[in-house]
Amino acid sequence: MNGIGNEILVVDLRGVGGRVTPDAARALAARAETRFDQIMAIQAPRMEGTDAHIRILNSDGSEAEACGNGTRCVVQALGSETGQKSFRFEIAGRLVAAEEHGDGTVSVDMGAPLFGWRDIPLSEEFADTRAIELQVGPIDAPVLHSPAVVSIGNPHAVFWVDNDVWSYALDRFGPILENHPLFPERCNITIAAVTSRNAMTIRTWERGAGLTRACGSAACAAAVAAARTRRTGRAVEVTLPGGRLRIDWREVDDHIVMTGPAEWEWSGRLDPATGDFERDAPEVASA
Ligand SMILES: N[C@H](CCC[C@H](N)C(=O)O)C(=O)O
Repeated sequence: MNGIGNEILVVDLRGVGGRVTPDAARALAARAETRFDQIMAIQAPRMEGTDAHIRILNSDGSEAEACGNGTRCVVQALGSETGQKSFRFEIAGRLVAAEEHGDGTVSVDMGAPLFGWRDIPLSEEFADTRAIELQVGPIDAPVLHSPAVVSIGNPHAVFWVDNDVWSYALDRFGPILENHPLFPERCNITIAAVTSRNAMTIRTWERGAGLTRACGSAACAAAVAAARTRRTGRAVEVTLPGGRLRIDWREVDDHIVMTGPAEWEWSGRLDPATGDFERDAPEVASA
């Protein structure tokens, strides 16, 4: 499946047990026909009142604590089996509620953002995480600097630019910043251009996945960081390379609600231990 171009493998392990191993993830990511940005591994529920426990793996085999685009894909996949429209998932110790609307779009309550330096986490103290000292490019003329940092369950740094987000060599700066010692758990790196009080455009270099066509949690991070620095209001339309998401940072409970589409591509079966894969014949898949 995909969430506005963010390539997602939805793997249903309910009833079969087992875990998708990092080696299996890397093997699947290395093959053109199964390459992905994230795996959403659906396991039997552990928490009272939840439909499933979901583990998220990046294409480098590392685990992630949030995946907005992937969660929308899971909702659509499970909903197409039973007609259920509202779901509650346990994801990295957080309770994530989501619902599919009549038009096929899905809203996900991504929870409340965290802003403390230890929550991001950062390796040293910063009192004001709305803009921290971090830059790339020549000391006297940095290309990107003073990012906002925020946790959506996973770590994000958001750099502000006032021109075309495509005019930055994110493929070069991304890995340097992702692995910067300031981020003990690495970091998702986003370039954001605010275009109005309720709109922005972003591009993201994802932790453990690299350049992707969309990153839902990064859209949440950028929207919250923009509102926090008075660049926008709390309801923003975010344009990503693969499409658009609507982000509402609710006043009443500080939760972030992300709304957008999800799309089915093909189905198959795989061995979660090795990544051995077999694609369903098309007629089966369309059933
Ligand atoms: N693409 C995902 C984010 C994955 C985050 C992962 N790159 C990490 O935090 O390690 C999304 O739509 O939210």
